Amino acid sequence: MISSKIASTIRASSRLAQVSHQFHSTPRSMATLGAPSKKHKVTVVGSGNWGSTIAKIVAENTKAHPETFEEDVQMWVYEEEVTIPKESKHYDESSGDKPQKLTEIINKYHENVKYLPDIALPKNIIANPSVEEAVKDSSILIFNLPHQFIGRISKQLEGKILPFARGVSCIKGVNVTESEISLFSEWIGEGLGIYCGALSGANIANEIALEKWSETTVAYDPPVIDSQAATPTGPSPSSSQINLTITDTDKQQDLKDSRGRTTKARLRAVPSSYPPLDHSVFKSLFHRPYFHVRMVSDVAGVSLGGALKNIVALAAGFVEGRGWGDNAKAAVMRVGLLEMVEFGKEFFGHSVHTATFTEESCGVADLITSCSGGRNFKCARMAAERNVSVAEVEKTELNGQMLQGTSTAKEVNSFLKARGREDAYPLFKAVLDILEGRKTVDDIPDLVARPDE
Ligand SMILES: NC(=O)c1ccc[n+]([C@@H]2O[C@H](COP(=O)([O-])OP(=O)(O)OC[C@H]3O[C@@H](n4cnc5c(N)ncnc54)[C@H](O)[C@@H]3O)[C@@H](O)[C@H]2O)c1
Ligand SMILES: O=P(O)(O)OC[C@H](O)CO
Repeated sequence: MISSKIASTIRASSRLAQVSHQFHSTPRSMATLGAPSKKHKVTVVGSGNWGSTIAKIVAENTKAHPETFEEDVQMWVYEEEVTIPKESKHYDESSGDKPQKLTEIINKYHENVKYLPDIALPKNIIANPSVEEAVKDSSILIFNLPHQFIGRISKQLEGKILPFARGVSCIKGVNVTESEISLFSEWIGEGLGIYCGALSGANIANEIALEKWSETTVAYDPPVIDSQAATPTGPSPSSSQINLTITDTDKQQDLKDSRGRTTKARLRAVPSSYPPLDHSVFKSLFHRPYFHVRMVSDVAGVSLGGALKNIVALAAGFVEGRGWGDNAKAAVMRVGLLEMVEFGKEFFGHSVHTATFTEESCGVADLITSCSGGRNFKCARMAAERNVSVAEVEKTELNGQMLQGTSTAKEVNSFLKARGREDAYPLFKAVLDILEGRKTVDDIPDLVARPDE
C-alpha cells in the first residue's frame, strides 16, 4: 500500500517535471528524469570554405555525442560541375579533366576539392544538392553561405522545415533593405518562423580545417516559452489544466528581434521528446579541442562584429598594399573598431554590449585576424599593389570563394546615407569611395581624421 502510494507520487511528480520541462526549456536538471526519445538531426546549409569546415566540426561532434545528435550531418551543396585538379590525390587519369558533380565528388572522396581542398571530411557528412531534402526533419539548421545567396535559399525553405527547429547563422554580413537594417540571424528567424542564433569569431577557415587552435563566439538567446505563452483554444485553463491539455506544438509565443520588436513570426517550443536546445547542447555541437567555443547572449553584437570587420579588413589591405606599414594598419583598425561599436550602439541600441566587441573572439580578435590573413584583406592588398579593382582580384584569385566586405561596404553605406549618417562613419565611407573610384588610398588619413585633429 505504502509502496503503491510512493509509486503514484513519483509518477505524478515525474509527470509534473515533464510538463515543466516542456514549458520552460531549462532542463539540464530534467536529464535525470528520463532520457528524451529523439535526437537532433543537424543540417549545414552551405558548403563553401567555411561551410565545409563547420560541417567537419559538427560531424565530428555528432559522432562524439550520440546521445544528443543523429550521427549523419546533411550538408546542402550548391551543385556545380567541378574538374578535380591534377595536383589532387583524387585526380584519376582515366576520368582526366572530365567535370563531375561536386556532391558526387564529396560523397565519394569525402573532400570538397573545390572549396576546402586537401582536408579529409568525416564520412558522416552527406552532401545533398537539394536544400529542401537536406533540411527535412532537421531540428538544428546551420546557415553558412555567402550572404549574397541567403535570401533565395531562405525563401525556398519556407514551410519546408520542422516548425520547432532552431538555427545558427555563421554568415558574416548584414541584411539591408531600402533604409532598414537587420541581422541575418533575425531575418532568417523571422522568415522561417524559428529562433536563430549566431556564430562568429577569429576564424580563418583553412586554419581551423587543419585543426589549428582557435576560439569562436556563439550567441544563442531564445525566449523562454512558458505556460503563459501557450495558446490553447477555448477559455483560459488553470495551470493544472494546461499541464494536461496542451501538446508540444501548441506551445508558442511571439518571436522578438534583437531590438525587442515583435516580429510576424511565432516561436514554437522544442518538443520534450528531444534533448532541450540550450547553451550546453550548442556548445557540444561546436566545441572541439582545436575550436573553443564561448557561449554568449548578445546576438546583435556577435553578428555585427562579423559583418563590419570585413569593411575594416579592406581598409587594412588598402593601406598595406599602398606600401604603408603596420602603424597605418593599426590606425585603420583602431578607427574601424570605434565605428563598429558606434554603429552597433546607434542602430541596435541596448541589445549590443560593447564588451562583445572588446572581449570576445567575434570582436577585436576577429578584426585582428581578418586584417592579418583574411580574404578581404588579401584581395584589397593585391588590388592596391596591382592598381586593379578588388572585384577583379576576387574573380581571378579566389576560385569561386566570395568576399563579403565589398557588398557589406555598399549596403552599410547605403543604409547610412538613407539616414544622413554616412559622415559619422568616415572609414566605412572611405572604403566604399575607394572601391568605387571616388577616392584613393592616399586620402584615407585625412578622411578619417576627426575635425579636432
Ligand atoms: N572562409 C572563411 O574563412 C570564413 C570564416 C568565417 C566566416 N566566414 C563567413 O561564412 C560565410 C560563408 O563563407 P564561405 O567561406 O563558406 O563561402 P565561400 O567564400 O567559400 O563561397 C563559396 C560558396 O558559395 C556557393 N555559391 C556560389 N554560387 C552560389 C549560388 N548562386 N547560390 C548559392 N550558393 C552559391 C558555392 O557553392 C560555395 O559553397 C560568409 O558569410 C563568410 O564571411 C567565412
Ligand atoms: O577571409 P575573410 O576576409 O572572409 O575572413 C574570414 C573570417 O571571417 C575571419 O574570421
